[in-house]
Amino acid sequence: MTDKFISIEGIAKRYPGAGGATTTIFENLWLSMARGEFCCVIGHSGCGKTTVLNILAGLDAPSEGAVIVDGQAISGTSLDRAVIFQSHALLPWRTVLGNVAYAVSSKWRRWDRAKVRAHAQTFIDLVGLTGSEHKRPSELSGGMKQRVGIARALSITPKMMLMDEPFSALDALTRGTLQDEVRRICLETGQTAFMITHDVDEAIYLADKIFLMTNGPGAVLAEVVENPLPRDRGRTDLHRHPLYYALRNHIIDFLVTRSKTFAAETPDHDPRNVPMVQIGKPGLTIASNGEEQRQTWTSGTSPGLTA
Ligand SMILES: Nc1ncnc2c1ncn2[C@@H]1O[C@H](COP(=O)(O)OP(=O)(O)OP(=O)(O)O)[C@@H](O)[C@H]1O
Repeated sequence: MTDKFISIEGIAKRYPGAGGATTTIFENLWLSMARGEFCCVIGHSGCGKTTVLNILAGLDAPSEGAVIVDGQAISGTSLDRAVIFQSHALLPWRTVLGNVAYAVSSKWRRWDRAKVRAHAQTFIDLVGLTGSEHKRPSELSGGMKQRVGIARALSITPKMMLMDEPFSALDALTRGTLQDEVRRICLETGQTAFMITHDVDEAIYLADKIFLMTNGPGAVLAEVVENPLPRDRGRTDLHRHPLYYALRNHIIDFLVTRSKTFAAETPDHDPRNVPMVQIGKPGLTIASNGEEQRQTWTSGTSPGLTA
């Protein structure tokens, strides 16, 4: 049975368009995440990934539908749901410690200064910023600023971490290091994470599940791809896993072709029972309601599954 710790239930987002028309970015979107799961969402620009993340964060409201977190419908923002932005969003006049401590004291308003600082320091240490506590954002590199954002998000011990392309502005080396740290921290703390990325390898390294969205407007969640790689995977030997290329090809094939043709080729797609693709088990999918299904793939569309 699926543990629906986070459940997106039939949400839509519409905007008024020119001449009284309405633009539907997506509608009838259903997805769920289990506690402790790391999920990445992949889809082309404009399909609505950030909109979904903002709705999960409570920064935006859906035009229809609801988001249930731990059994409760959300309304507005909450310290239970921390967001890590690409642009850091740090307070420039505060130090590293000040930025993290500010979040801590917002959550635990009765804590005294010493307790707030000690708690903040634990998370500054966790992200490897020990020694930089008294620097201001202007004195930090991009990677260090992003670490402060991660420390700040984790310090409030949220139920969920929401990340909008958190590493895309970083150089490859820093990105790799931070991916390792975020993965380690999420595994150690049992954090539930929802991350937007355009980087297929990042999704394969980090995610337990990968949500594939078709192109917008009118985007749909086409598939949920289960990552067949072991949870204790390492970055350097990822590509040696026998299913790595099948998984990678499947996602890339979706982005290159099926994200555009999905609606025409899959008229019977049921948004409430999005296929769960299990790479390495050709043709076998488990619908999100737990029922086994046989999926018919169009010839040549899914080299990963037929390899
Ligand atoms: N306030 C708004 N008014 C009208 N349209 C909007 C508004 N905000 C977003 N949109 C539209 O909604 C669509 C989805 O935007 P969103 O930022 O969620 O996409 P995305 O998949 O995250 O894209 P990217 O990968 O480029 O960040 C876009 O077409 C965008 O133009």
